[in-house]
Amino acid sequence: MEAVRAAASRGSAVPNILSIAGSDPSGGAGIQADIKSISANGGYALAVVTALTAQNTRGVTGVHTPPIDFLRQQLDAVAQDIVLDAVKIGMLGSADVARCIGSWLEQVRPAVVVLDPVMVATSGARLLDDDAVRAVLDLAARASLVTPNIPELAVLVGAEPAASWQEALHQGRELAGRLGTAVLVKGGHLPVPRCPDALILPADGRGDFPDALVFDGRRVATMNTHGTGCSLSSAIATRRAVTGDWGAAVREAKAWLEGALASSDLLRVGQGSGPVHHFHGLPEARHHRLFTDLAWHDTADIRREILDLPFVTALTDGVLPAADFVFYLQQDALYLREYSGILARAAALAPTESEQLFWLRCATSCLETEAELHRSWLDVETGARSGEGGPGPVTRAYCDHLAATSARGSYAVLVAAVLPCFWLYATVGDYVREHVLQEGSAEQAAHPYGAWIATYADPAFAAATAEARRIADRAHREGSSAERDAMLAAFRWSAAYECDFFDAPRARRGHAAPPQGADLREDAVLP
Ligand SMILES: Nc1ncnc2c1ncn2[C@@H]1O[C@H](COP(=O)(O)OP(=O)(O)OP(=O)(O)O)[C@@H](O)[C@H]1O
Ligand SMILES: Cc1ncc(COP(=O)(O)O)c(N)n1
Repeated sequence: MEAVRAAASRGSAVPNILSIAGSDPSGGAGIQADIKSISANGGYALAVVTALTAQNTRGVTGVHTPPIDFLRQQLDAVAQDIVLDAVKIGMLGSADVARCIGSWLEQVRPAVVVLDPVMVATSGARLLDDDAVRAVLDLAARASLVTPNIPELAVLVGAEPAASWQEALHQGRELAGRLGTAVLVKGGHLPVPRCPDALILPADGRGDFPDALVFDGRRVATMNTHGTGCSLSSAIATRRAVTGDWGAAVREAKAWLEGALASSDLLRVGQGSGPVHHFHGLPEARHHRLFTDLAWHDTADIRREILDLPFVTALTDGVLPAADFVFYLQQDALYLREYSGILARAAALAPTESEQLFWLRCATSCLETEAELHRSWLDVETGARSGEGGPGPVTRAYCDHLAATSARGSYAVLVAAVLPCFWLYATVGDYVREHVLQEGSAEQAAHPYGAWIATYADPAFAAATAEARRIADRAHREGSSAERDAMLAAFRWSAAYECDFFDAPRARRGHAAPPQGADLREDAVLP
């Protein structure tokens, strides 16, 4: 055994991670999830089965526990031959199983032991005997890290399940103190909008842990949370073996799990709480994703930049200088005239009559509705003439990008290039309306741009945006690999031009003198 320990501490490029857990034949939790999680996170997975369950995404219908001697035989077989860089322990089922693993740990003393104290499945089935909690606590005291969910944490400290994040942290500290083992408090079961986890140090500071760390995370809107605890604990064990650092291990494992949850709807597994997509990071998995998901994800930085632009902030606050607003409308009118022609080109390339008609309707509406609206705002509200001054550099560059894309002749890529004008415009509109205006409120009536902002709410425009997205997703599904890449690049370019377009009223001051006229002063807002 000494030889084994010495070899394990040397580590390797691909660490050996042993999962000791129950079998879930539906593949989402237990040993099956662990093997996928370990593999996806860069480890070599070994598996010793504690119990066999009969279960699917809807529930557990049976549990069979093989003789304890045979469990020990499996554990000895792997430990006597293979260097174990980390061990993850999941479903135990009974006190006997917990005690068997405890005595094996005592002998082998692996460098890293992560215990996920599985008690109740997501579906509600019990996966641990009532009298086994004491044995689980004894085993937990031998682990480096314990990862209970909220109900499991409560059972381990003998309290009611925490109702708040603060209460959960309190219970986590209590457990870490009692066991002398680090505890990962998981926020998944709490009714809070985010999904935080926290690494709590043992009270006596034992172990090689850094300071207590909180890892914030977004809550992914999905039913597919079967096996998240199994997958997370295996990923942490693996990343700890790779990085040698607990903080990095939890951070990396959590980010990976968030991606696996976000991609879970690409899988079609069962009718209940489905599994996460463990291999969402593989290039092949990207090809299964909707174009709109990929493009949205790829341009998150640009969207953030747009919503933080002084133009958008000032528009929202009602303090946008009139000259900036007029410049924006003038450029928009010029842009829409060219954009309409690009949409007509999309109609010419469209493979079906319905898509042809859709783009033609959009092209027409661009000229008739939007441009007319802008012309009346420019003429009536401000006295300025539409198109005055000609296109600015951003308008010119954006239109040239669209014209060049249409000239290359790929319908799919052109659809991707025209989409941000629909989608980002709608997003900015939703954001501004949400942040300033209650429909028909006194604030809207008093807001200098209230009536104009209200036009963003046009349901026909929202429907056209949804249809353009659907067309882009279909074109992406049917496109070649090169075309798919070009679609993403074209979308990103257009998104970047959208950002520049909103910023152009401010940026132009670096290029040209501001427009003259009493009602177009930089500091004036529209009446
Ligand atoms: N909807 C979600 N979106 C993002 N992260 C989530 C979501 N649900 C759970 N998580 C994360 O998944 C991990 C497991 O948390 P959870 O509290 O669900 O554990 P668990 O109940 O042990 O899992 P299991 O479902 O396997 O029993 C945590 O990192 C948690 O923050
Ligand atoms: C074999 C086995 N191990 C663990 C779980 C817990 O996972 P979940 O709470 O997501 O059902 C499970 N259902 N089955």
